[in-house]
Amino acid sequence: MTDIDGNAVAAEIRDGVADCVETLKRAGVEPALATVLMSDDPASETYVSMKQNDCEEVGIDGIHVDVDDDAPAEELYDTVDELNADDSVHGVLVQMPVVDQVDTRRVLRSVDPAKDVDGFHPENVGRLVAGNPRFKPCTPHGIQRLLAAAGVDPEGKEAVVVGRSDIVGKPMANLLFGRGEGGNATTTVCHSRTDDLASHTRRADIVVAAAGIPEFITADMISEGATVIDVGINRVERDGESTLVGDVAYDEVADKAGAITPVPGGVGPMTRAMLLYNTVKAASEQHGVEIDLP
Ligand SMILES: Nc1nc(=O)c2c([nH]1)NC[C@@H]1CN(c3ccc(C(=O)N[C@@H](CCC(=O)O)C(=O)O)cc3)C=[N+]21
Repeated sequence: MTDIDGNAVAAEIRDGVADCVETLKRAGVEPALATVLMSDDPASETYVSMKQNDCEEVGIDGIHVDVDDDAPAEELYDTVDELNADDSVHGVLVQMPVVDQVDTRRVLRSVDPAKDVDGFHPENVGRLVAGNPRFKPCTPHGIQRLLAAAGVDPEGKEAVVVGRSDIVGKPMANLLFGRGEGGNATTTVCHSRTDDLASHTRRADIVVAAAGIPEFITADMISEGATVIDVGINRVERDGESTLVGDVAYDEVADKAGAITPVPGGVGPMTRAMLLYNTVKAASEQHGVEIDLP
Protein backbone atom coordinates (compact mmCIF):
# COMPACT_ATOMS: atom_id res chain seq x y z
CA MET A 1 0.00 0.00 0.00
CA THR A 2 1.16 3.52 -0.79
CA ASP A 3 -0.03 6.56 1.09
CA ILE A 4 -0.81 9.41 -1.27
CA ASP A 5 0.75 12.46 0.39
CA GLY A 6 -1.70 15.33 0.00
CA ASN A 7 0.52 17.74 1.90
CA ALA A 8 3.39 17.12 -0.54
CA VAL A 9 1.26 17.43 -3.70
CA ALA A 10 -0.45 20.54 -2.30
CA ALA A 11 2.97 22.10 -1.60
CA GLU A 12 3.91 21.61 -5.27
CA ILE A 13 0.68 23.27 -6.39
CA ARG A 14 1.30 26.17 -4.01
CA ASP A 15 4.81 26.62 -5.47
CA GLY A 16 3.32 26.83 -8.93
CA VAL A 17 0.65 29.24 -7.73
CA ALA A 18 3.33 31.42 -6.11
CA ASP A 19 5.01 31.68 -9.54
CA CYS A 20 1.68 32.75 -11.04
CA VAL A 21 1.34 35.39 -8.32
CA GLU A 22 4.78 36.72 -9.29
CA THR A 23 3.75 36.95 -12.93
CA LEU A 24 0.53 38.74 -12.03
CA LYS A 25 2.31 41.21 -9.74
CA ARG A 26 4.87 42.01 -12.44
CA ALA A 27 1.91 42.91 -14.65
CA GLY A 28 0.53 45.17 -11.91
CA VAL A 29 -2.15 42.79 -10.63
CA GLU A 30 -2.32 42.00 -6.89
CA PRO A 31 -4.37 38.81 -6.73
CA ALA A 32 -6.90 38.92 -3.89
CA LEU A 33 -9.27 36.37 -2.36
CA ALA A 34 -12.14 37.36 -0.08
CA THR A 35 -13.49 34.81 2.37
CA VAL A 36 -16.84 35.50 4.00
CA LEU A 37 -17.99 33.75 7.15
CA MET A 38 -21.47 33.93 8.62
CA SER A 39 -21.57 31.02 11.01
CA ASP A 40 -20.95 30.15 14.63
CA ASP A 41 -19.35 26.81 13.79
CA PRO A 42 -15.83 26.66 15.27
CA ALA A 43 -14.66 24.24 12.55
CA SER A 44 -15.61 26.80 9.87
CA GLU A 45 -13.49 29.42 11.60
CA THR A 46 -10.52 27.04 11.56
CA TYR A 47 -10.94 26.27 7.85
CA VAL A 48 -11.24 29.93 6.93
CA SER A 49 -8.12 30.85 8.87
CA MET A 50 -6.23 27.99 7.16
CA LYS A 51 -7.30 29.44 3.79
CA GLN A 52 -6.12 32.89 4.84
CA ASN A 53 -2.73 31.47 5.92
CA ASP A 54 -2.41 29.70 2.58
CA CYS A 55 -3.04 32.99 0.77
CA GLU A 56 -0.29 34.67 2.73
CA GLU A 57 2.15 31.87 1.97
CA VAL A 58 1.79 32.26 -1.81
CA GLY A 59 1.49 36.06 -1.86
CA ILE A 60 -2.24 36.32 -2.48
CA ASP A 61 -3.95 39.17 -0.65
CA GLY A 62 -6.39 37.47 1.72
CA ILE A 63 -9.35 39.57 2.82
CA HIS A 64 -11.66 38.17 5.46
CA VAL A 65 -15.15 39.47 6.17
CA ASP A 66 -16.93 38.23 9.27
CA VAL A 67 -20.69 38.74 9.25
CA ASP A 68 -22.36 38.51 12.66
CA ASP A 69 -24.27 35.24 12.82
CA ASP A 70 -27.23 37.05 14.43
CA ALA A 71 -27.41 39.65 11.66
CA PRO A 72 -30.22 39.62 9.09
CA ALA A 73 -29.46 37.66 5.91
CA GLU A 74 -29.36 40.94 3.92
CA GLU A 75 -26.04 41.69 5.53
CA LEU A 76 -24.49 38.67 3.87
CA TYR A 77 -26.12 39.40 0.50
CA ASP A 78 -24.88 43.02 0.69
CA THR A 79 -21.36 41.89 1.61
CA VAL A 80 -21.22 39.65 -1.46
CA ASP A 81 -22.55 42.47 -3.68
CA GLU A 82 -19.82 44.80 -2.43
CA LEU A 83 -17.09 42.22 -3.05
CA ASN A 84 -18.51 41.54 -6.52
CA ALA A 85 -18.32 45.26 -7.30
CA ASP A 86 -14.76 45.64 -5.97
CA ASP A 87 -12.31 45.31 -8.89
CA SER A 88 -9.41 44.68 -6.50
CA VAL A 89 -11.05 41.41 -5.36
CA HIS A 90 -10.69 38.48 -7.77
CA GLY A 91 -12.16 35.58 -5.83
CA VAL A 92 -15.13 35.45 -3.45
CA LEU A 93 -15.78 32.45 -1.22
CA VAL A 94 -18.70 32.23 1.20
CA GLN A 95 -17.84 29.56 3.72
CA MET A 96 -20.51 26.85 3.93
CA PRO A 97 -22.68 26.13 5.81
CA VAL A 98 -24.18 29.56 6.43
CA VAL A 99 -26.60 30.32 9.28
CA ASP A 100 -30.23 29.25 8.98
CA GLN A 101 -31.70 32.67 8.21
CA VAL A 102 -29.70 32.76 4.97
CA ASP A 103 -30.98 31.25 1.72
CA THR A 104 -27.97 29.19 0.61
CA ARG A 105 -29.06 28.99 -3.03
CA ARG A 106 -29.47 32.74 -3.18
CA VAL A 107 -25.94 33.21 -1.83
CA LEU A 108 -24.44 30.79 -4.35
CA ARG A 109 -26.30 32.59 -7.17
CA SER A 110 -25.20 35.99 -5.94
CA VAL A 111 -21.45 35.47 -6.28
CA ASP A 112 -20.16 36.90 -9.58
CA PRO A 113 -19.51 33.75 -11.69
CA ALA A 114 -16.15 35.23 -12.75
CA LYS A 115 -15.13 35.40 -9.06
CA ASP A 116 -16.71 32.11 -8.03
CA VAL A 117 -13.53 30.28 -7.03
CA ASP A 118 -15.55 27.50 -5.36
CA GLY A 119 -17.28 26.77 -8.66
CA PHE A 120 -20.68 26.61 -6.92
CA HIS A 121 -22.58 29.22 -8.98
CA PRO A 122 -25.25 27.56 -11.18
CA GLU A 123 -23.59 28.99 -14.29
CA ASN A 124 -20.30 27.36 -13.34
CA VAL A 125 -22.02 24.12 -12.36
CA GLY A 126 -23.66 24.14 -15.78
CA ARG A 127 -20.37 24.74 -17.52
CA LEU A 128 -18.77 21.84 -15.65
CA VAL A 129 -21.61 19.50 -16.59
CA ALA A 130 -21.44 20.74 -20.19
CA GLY A 131 -17.77 19.74 -20.26
CA ASN A 132 -16.45 23.30 -20.39
CA PRO A 133 -15.53 24.14 -16.79
CA ARG A 134 -14.40 27.64 -15.78
CA PHE A 135 -13.49 26.87 -12.16
CA LYS A 136 -13.30 23.21 -11.27
CA PRO A 137 -14.65 22.77 -7.71
CA CYS A 138 -11.66 22.59 -5.38
CA THR A 139 -12.11 19.19 -3.74
CA PRO A 140 -12.80 17.14 -6.90
CA HIS A 141 -10.09 19.02 -8.78
CA GLY A 142 -7.65 18.32 -5.96
CA ILE A 143 -8.58 14.64 -6.10
CA GLN A 144 -7.88 14.57 -9.84
CA ARG A 145 -4.43 15.95 -9.10
CA LEU A 146 -3.84 13.42 -6.31
CA LEU A 147 -4.70 10.56 -8.67
CA ALA A 148 -2.32 11.94 -11.28
CA ALA A 149 0.43 12.33 -8.69
CA ALA A 150 -0.09 8.69 -7.64
CA GLY A 151 0.25 7.61 -11.27
CA VAL A 152 -3.39 6.54 -11.48
CA ASP A 153 -5.02 7.46 -14.80
CA PRO A 154 -8.81 7.02 -14.53
CA GLU A 155 -9.20 6.45 -18.29
CA GLY A 156 -11.09 3.22 -18.95
CA LYS A 157 -11.17 2.32 -15.26
CA GLU A 158 -14.14 1.66 -12.99
CA ALA A 159 -14.60 4.58 -10.61
CA VAL A 160 -17.15 4.56 -7.81
CA VAL A 161 -18.08 7.76 -6.01
CA VAL A 162 -19.84 7.20 -2.69
CA GLY A 163 -21.90 10.33 -1.96
CA ARG A 164 -23.92 12.67 -4.18
CA SER A 165 -23.35 16.08 -2.62
CA ASP A 166 -23.25 19.24 -4.74
CA ILE A 167 -19.75 20.09 -3.54
CA VAL A 168 -18.04 16.69 -3.89
CA GLY A 169 -20.02 13.73 -5.24
CA LYS A 170 -21.70 15.35 -8.23
CA PRO A 171 -18.74 17.38 -9.53
CA MET A 172 -16.36 14.47 -8.82
CA ALA A 173 -18.44 12.15 -10.97
CA ASN A 174 -18.54 14.73 -13.76
CA LEU A 175 -14.78 15.11 -13.78
CA LEU A 176 -14.18 11.35 -13.61
CA PHE A 177 -16.45 10.42 -16.51
CA GLY A 178 -15.81 13.61 -18.48
CA ARG A 179 -13.42 13.89 -21.37
CA GLY A 180 -9.90 15.07 -20.90
CA GLU A 181 -6.99 14.64 -18.52
CA GLY A 182 -7.98 12.83 -15.33
CA GLY A 183 -11.33 11.73 -16.78
CA ASN A 184 -12.69 9.03 -19.09
CA ALA A 185 -13.48 6.62 -16.25
CA THR A 186 -16.60 4.47 -16.23
CA THR A 187 -18.24 6.13 -13.26
CA THR A 188 -20.90 5.02 -10.79
CA VAL A 189 -22.39 7.30 -8.15
CA CYS A 190 -23.63 5.50 -5.02
CA HIS A 191 -25.58 7.10 -2.18
CA SER A 192 -27.70 6.46 0.90
CA ARG A 193 -30.41 4.72 -1.13
CA THR A 194 -28.05 2.42 -3.05
CA ASP A 195 -28.84 -1.28 -2.66
CA ASP A 196 -25.82 -3.46 -1.87
CA LEU A 197 -23.22 -0.71 -1.88
CA ALA A 198 -20.36 -3.19 -1.44
CA SER A 199 -21.22 -4.91 -4.73
CA HIS A 200 -20.43 -1.60 -6.46
CA THR A 201 -17.35 -0.57 -4.50
CA ARG A 202 -15.81 -4.05 -4.83
CA ARG A 203 -15.78 -3.68 -8.61
CA ALA A 204 -14.02 -0.34 -8.48
CA ASP A 205 -10.44 0.44 -9.45
CA ILE A 206 -10.94 3.86 -7.84
CA VAL A 207 -13.21 4.55 -4.86
CA VAL A 208 -13.93 8.12 -3.77
CA ALA A 209 -15.47 8.04 -0.30
CA ALA A 210 -17.54 11.19 0.25
CA ALA A 211 -20.48 10.00 2.32
CA GLY A 212 -19.74 11.98 5.48
CA ILE A 213 -19.94 8.88 7.68
CA PRO A 214 -16.95 8.02 9.88
CA GLU A 215 -15.04 4.88 8.78
CA PHE A 216 -17.94 3.80 6.58
CA ILE A 217 -15.81 2.10 3.91
CA THR A 218 -14.31 -1.10 5.28
CA ALA A 219 -11.77 -3.56 3.84
CA ASP A 220 -14.42 -6.08 2.70
CA MET A 221 -15.87 -3.38 0.42
CA ILE A 222 -12.63 -2.80 -1.49
CA SER A 223 -10.85 -4.89 -4.09
CA GLU A 224 -7.19 -5.77 -3.67
CA GLY A 225 -4.99 -3.03 -5.11
CA ALA A 226 -7.75 -0.42 -5.56
CA THR A 227 -7.04 3.29 -5.20
CA VAL A 228 -8.99 4.73 -2.29
CA ILE A 229 -9.62 8.47 -1.90
CA ASP A 230 -10.99 9.53 1.48
CA VAL A 231 -12.87 12.84 1.43
CA GLY A 232 -14.29 12.50 4.94
CA ILE A 233 -13.40 14.85 7.77
CA ASN A 234 -15.25 13.58 10.83
CA ARG A 235 -14.49 14.63 14.37
CA VAL A 236 -15.12 11.70 16.68
CA GLU A 237 -14.55 11.00 20.36
CA ARG A 238 -12.05 8.19 20.84
CA ASP A 239 -10.62 7.13 24.21
CA GLY A 240 -12.01 10.35 25.66
CA GLU A 241 -10.25 12.46 23.05
CA SER A 242 -11.50 14.19 19.95
CA THR A 243 -9.78 12.91 16.79
CA LEU A 244 -10.18 13.33 13.06
CA VAL A 245 -11.20 10.29 11.01
CA GLY A 246 -12.19 9.90 7.40
CA ASP A 247 -15.01 8.01 5.70
CA VAL A 248 -12.61 5.07 5.28
CA ALA A 249 -11.56 2.62 8.00
CA TYR A 250 -7.97 3.53 7.24
CA ASP A 251 -5.97 0.79 9.00
CA GLU A 252 -7.79 -2.19 7.51
CA VAL A 253 -8.36 -0.64 4.07
CA ALA A 254 -4.71 0.47 3.80
CA ASP A 255 -3.59 -3.17 4.02
CA LYS A 256 -5.65 -4.06 0.98
CA ALA A 257 -5.59 -0.93 -1.18
CA GLY A 258 -2.94 -0.19 -3.78
CA ALA A 259 -2.91 3.47 -2.77
CA ILE A 260 -4.87 5.46 -0.21
CA THR A 261 -5.17 9.04 1.01
CA PRO A 262 -4.78 9.59 4.76
CA VAL A 263 -6.93 11.89 6.91
CA PRO A 264 -5.58 14.37 7.77
CA GLY A 265 -2.96 15.05 5.09
CA GLY A 266 -4.81 13.76 2.02
CA VAL A 267 -7.67 15.53 0.28
CA GLY A 268 -8.00 18.48 2.74
CA PRO A 269 -4.74 20.24 1.85
CA MET A 270 -5.52 19.72 -1.86
CA THR A 271 -8.90 21.44 -1.52
CA ARG A 272 -7.12 24.48 -0.14
CA ALA A 273 -4.38 24.38 -2.81
CA MET A 274 -6.93 24.29 -5.64
CA LEU A 275 -8.67 27.30 -4.12
CA LEU A 276 -5.43 29.26 -4.53
CA TYR A 277 -5.17 27.91 -8.06
CA ASN A 278 -8.69 29.13 -8.89
CA THR A 279 -7.89 32.53 -7.37
CA VAL A 280 -4.89 33.19 -9.62
CA LYS A 281 -6.89 31.83 -12.57
CA ALA A 282 -9.66 34.33 -11.75
CA ALA A 283 -7.20 37.21 -11.46
CA SER A 284 -5.52 36.23 -14.72
CA GLU A 285 -8.82 36.13 -16.60
CA GLN A 286 -10.17 39.36 -15.10
CA HIS A 287 -7.05 41.28 -16.13
CA GLY A 288 -6.10 39.46 -19.32
CA VAL A 289 -2.68 38.53 -17.92
CA GLU A 290 -1.37 35.16 -19.08
CA ILE A 291 -0.07 32.83 -16.40
CA ASP A 292 1.35 29.32 -16.41
CA LEU A 293 -1.02 27.43 -14.11
CA PRO A 294 0.54 24.49 -12.25
N1 LIG B 1 -17.49 27.68 0.35
C1 LIG B 1 -16.84 26.65 0.89
N2 LIG B 1 -15.75 26.16 0.26
C2 LIG B 1 -15.06 25.12 0.80
O1 LIG B 1 -14.07 24.65 0.20
C3 LIG B 1 -15.48 24.57 2.05
C4 LIG B 1 -16.60 25.14 2.67
N3 LIG B 1 -17.26 26.16 2.07
N4 LIG B 1 -17.05 24.65 3.84
C5 LIG B 1 -16.40 23.59 4.54
C6 LIG B 1 -15.59 22.70 3.62
C7 LIG B 1 -14.51 21.94 4.34
N5 LIG B 1 -13.27 22.33 3.73
C8 LIG B 1 -12.01 21.89 4.13
C9 LIG B 1 -10.87 22.18 3.43
C10 LIG B 1 -9.62 21.76 3.87
C11 LIG B 1 -9.49 21.04 5.04
C12 LIG B 1 -8.15 20.62 5.49
O2 LIG B 1 -7.16 21.13 5.02
N6 LIG B 1 -8.02 19.66 6.45
C13 LIG B 1 -6.74 19.23 6.96
C14 LIG B 1 -6.70 19.14 8.46
C15 LIG B 1 -7.84 19.78 9.17
C16 LIG B 1 -7.84 19.63 10.66
O3 LIG B 1 -6.82 19.25 11.26
O4 LIG B 1 -8.91 19.91 11.21
C17 LIG B 1 -6.42 17.84 6.42
O5 LIG B 1 -7.34 17.14 6.02
O6 LIG B 1 -5.24 17.48 6.45
C18 LIG B 1 -10.62 20.73 5.74
C19 LIG B 1 -11.86 21.16 5.29
C20 LIG B 1 -13.53 23.27 2.79
N7 LIG B 1 -14.83 23.53 2.68
